[in-house]
Amino acid sequence: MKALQVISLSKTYENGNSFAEVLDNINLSIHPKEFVSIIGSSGSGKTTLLNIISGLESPTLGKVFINETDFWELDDEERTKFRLKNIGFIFQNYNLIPVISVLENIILPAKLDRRKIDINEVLEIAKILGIDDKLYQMPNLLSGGQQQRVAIARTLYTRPAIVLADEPTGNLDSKSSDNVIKLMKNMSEKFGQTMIIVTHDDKVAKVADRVIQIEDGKIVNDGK
Ligand SMILES: Nc1ncnc2c1ncn2[C@@H]1O[C@H](COP(=O)(O)OP(=O)(O)OP(=O)(O)O)[C@@H](O)[C@H]1O
Repeated sequence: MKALQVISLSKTYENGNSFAEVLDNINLSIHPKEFVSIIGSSGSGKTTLLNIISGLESPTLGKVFINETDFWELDDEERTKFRLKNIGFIFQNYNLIPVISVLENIILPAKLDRRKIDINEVLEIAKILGIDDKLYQMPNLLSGGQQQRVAIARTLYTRPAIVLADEPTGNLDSKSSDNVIKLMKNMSEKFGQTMIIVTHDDKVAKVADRVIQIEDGKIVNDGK
């Protein structure tokens, strides 16, 4: 079984009369529990690939299978439900809900999924990320790096089969980013989660099972 399979995926943006081919015939397969990092120059198409895998943007051509489900063949409602159950996304902008506390933000997706909340587990994750003293604050009172760690805690606590992260350590100091990487690696080993991380951070690439390199919308090295 594959956690993710991308087949002949292309993405072209059309602006008036001009076309930009941002992804060109991407083929990729990733196994459950793999900890994969995606690297490449700025503008090479990394975020676009992640957005298509996560359902935020549609492909121009090609297919995405997630846990053997043909993701883009689902209708909008099915795709939303499927995403909620299977995919976690750590965005570059944190998408925290401003009117509820940090704790409520972290546990919201699990609550929506009707999971019993284990407060000790939330605390354990928050401690490792150094935000355990912020749980009862509102997110907008936190620094950018702290908000980023709340978003990471939320995704990890939700425990989706696949975690997609776009520069999760981009806004963090070196100690916090070490902790984030270690935590993601541990969670992946403990719960069998597949982690796919777009990064410019050498440290992430170093602990990854596999490093995939994209240039000009093409995979130039699939790390195998
Ligand atoms: N909506 C859009 N319309 C037109 N072009 C776009 C659109 N979104 C992205 N692009 C272009 O697609 C290319 C790839 O962008 P993408 O954000 O995927 O790159 P990236 O590798 O993630 O870059 P970075 O490392 O800087 O975040 C860029 O040249 C960008 O300008």
